[in-house]
Amino acid sequence: MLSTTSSTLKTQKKALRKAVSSVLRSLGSAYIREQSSAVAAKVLSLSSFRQCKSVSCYLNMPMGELDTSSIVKEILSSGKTLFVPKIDVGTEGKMDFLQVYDQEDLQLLPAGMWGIREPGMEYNGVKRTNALEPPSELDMILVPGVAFDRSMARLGHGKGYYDRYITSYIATGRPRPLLVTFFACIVALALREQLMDNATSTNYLVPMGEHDWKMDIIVTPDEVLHVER
Ligand SMILES: Nc1nc2c(c(=O)[nH]1)N(C=O)[C@@H](CNc1ccc(C(=O)N[C@@H](CCC(=O)O)C(=O)O)cc1)CN2
Ligand SMILES: Nc1ncnc2c1ncn2[C@@H]1O[C@H](COP(=O)(O)OP(=O)(O)OP(=O)(O)O)[C@@H](O)[C@H]1O
Repeated sequence: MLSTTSSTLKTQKKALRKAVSSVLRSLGSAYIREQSSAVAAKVLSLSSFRQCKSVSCYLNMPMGELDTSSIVKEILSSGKTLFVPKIDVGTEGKMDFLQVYDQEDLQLLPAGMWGIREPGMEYNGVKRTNALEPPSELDMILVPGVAFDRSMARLGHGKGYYDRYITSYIATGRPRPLLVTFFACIVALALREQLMDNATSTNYLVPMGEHDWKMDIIVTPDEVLHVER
């Protein structure tokens, strides 16, 4: 949306984030569990997921996100390489994806900011593999998000971590990983209602800026949205 100034964009994103976050926070844990297992089953059966060798998956926050634990477990038990996000507190908006080696390693990860479990830089005294540093490669990134729309636009938590990461990864000359995100469907429904309330001249439900990357696959408990690349 070239006509959208960055401050309007920020305001629109903030409003949408606030509205959806409050819906997310109001969802009961049984409901989240149900939606999570429906979404996980769909993710695990994607042929792109089954074929990929190296995946980044986020470890969900205690509230307001789908539970990724069964996906993470499957990544490890099927012998794929698992990377998880670690915020770089020293650099604004920067995050790394560090390798988590096995179930025991995973279980011992301590919770950091926002209750998100994160690896330390080292494991058993050895520096963890960093997905940004060749020869590491990422085939797929499972991206967290607050809202999405049918144009495959995604709204995150507003710090730009994932958009920046994807840009830096591609800058190293490696092929762009497949970007997959998933949501509880009630959020999509809530958003559609919102779109009608706020309908303006824009076709985008989620406002997009120049830095924002579109997703390749969006999974909800009811459907899988795909785009061809
Ligand atoms: N599970 C998980 N891990 C992740 C992310 C994520 O979205 N989910 N991230 C994805 O980038 C990075 C962390 N980024 C985050 C950025 C902001 C907030 C957050 O809650 N911020 C606001 C509240 C905004 C909201 O209501 O949405 C705050 O500061 O209180 C959380 C994580 C890396 N790891
Ligand atoms: N590749 C980038 N380079 C520089 N700044 C960026 C980049 N991507 C995003 N930003 C900046 O980061 C801030 C937050 O971006 P945005 O609102 O799109 O985050 P988000 O996608 O909702 O969050 P996240 O990616 O953390 O889940 C904005 O000010 C944006 O301009």
